[in-house]
Amino acid sequence: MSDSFSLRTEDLTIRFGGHAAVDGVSCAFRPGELTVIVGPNGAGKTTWFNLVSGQLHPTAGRVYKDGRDITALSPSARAKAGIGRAFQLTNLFPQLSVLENVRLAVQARQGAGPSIFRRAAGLDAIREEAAQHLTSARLSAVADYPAAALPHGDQRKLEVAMLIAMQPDIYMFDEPTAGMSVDEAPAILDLIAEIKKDTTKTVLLVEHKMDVVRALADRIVVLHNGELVADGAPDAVMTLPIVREIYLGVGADDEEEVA
Ligand SMILES: Nc1ncnc2c1ncn2[C@@H]1O[C@H](COP(=O)(O)OP(=O)(O)OP(=O)(O)O)[C@@H](O)[C@H]1O
Repeated sequence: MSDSFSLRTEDLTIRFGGHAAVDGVSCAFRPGELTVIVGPNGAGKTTWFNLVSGQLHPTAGRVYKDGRDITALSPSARAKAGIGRAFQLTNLFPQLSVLENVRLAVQARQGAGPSIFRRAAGLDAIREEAAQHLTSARLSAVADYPAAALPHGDQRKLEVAMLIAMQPDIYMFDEPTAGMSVDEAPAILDLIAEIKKDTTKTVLLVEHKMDVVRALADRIVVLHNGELVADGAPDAVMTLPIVREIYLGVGADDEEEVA
């Protein structure tokens, strides 16, 4: 089966004991679209992400990538299928240099593990591409540092640079600027804005910060008690009674958080 959606979840449900953390969520995403997933704490946003990237398997429902049913695939098989999720620092190789980390991501994409048989020209090209990703992430100055030596904000940027090097079709970010200083956050948001310019990519972003939602969202999906309660263009969704109810008194100020 094939469809025009890069990603689709159909009646996706997971129950923990009697509690449905994600409850019958059906939604579909196209390339060239950045969707922000919002909802109060405990709404099921991260759990829905886990169901899409394969960390959790659903009690019921399906996940489709480009029309292919990937519900039974492992997280690594889903990554190979083009679902790229930024995990907070767990993907880094702390003892390797910043450049080496990105170089390995480029090589992983090419399906080429380190090999003494690789031709020098190929290695140069990989290194050059890795250096370009570092430039985009504004990390060139620390290219030779071990990843472990970077400040937290730079490690998060490195992880996004590695994700970009993998060139997934679907990018998933769960509160990418959480725990970052006001100085550090814009670099990550710029990287996401850059990804969004590529109309072949689908971007999903769980985000609480209203200014980020306003700056980046083409579309907003609202989860509440595990259910999808609203889905549409940002201006329309933010004025819906149910969303105003969820965020009562919140959101008038750009600095405020949605939840
Ligand atoms: N492994 C688990 N076992 C039991 N309950 C779980 C598990 N994972 C999530 N839950 C529950 O599922 C619900 C949804 O949690 P989830 O973390 O997805 O919410 P969220 O919208 O991401 O919230 P937040 O904004 O606080 O991160 C919560 O009630 C949570 O306690």
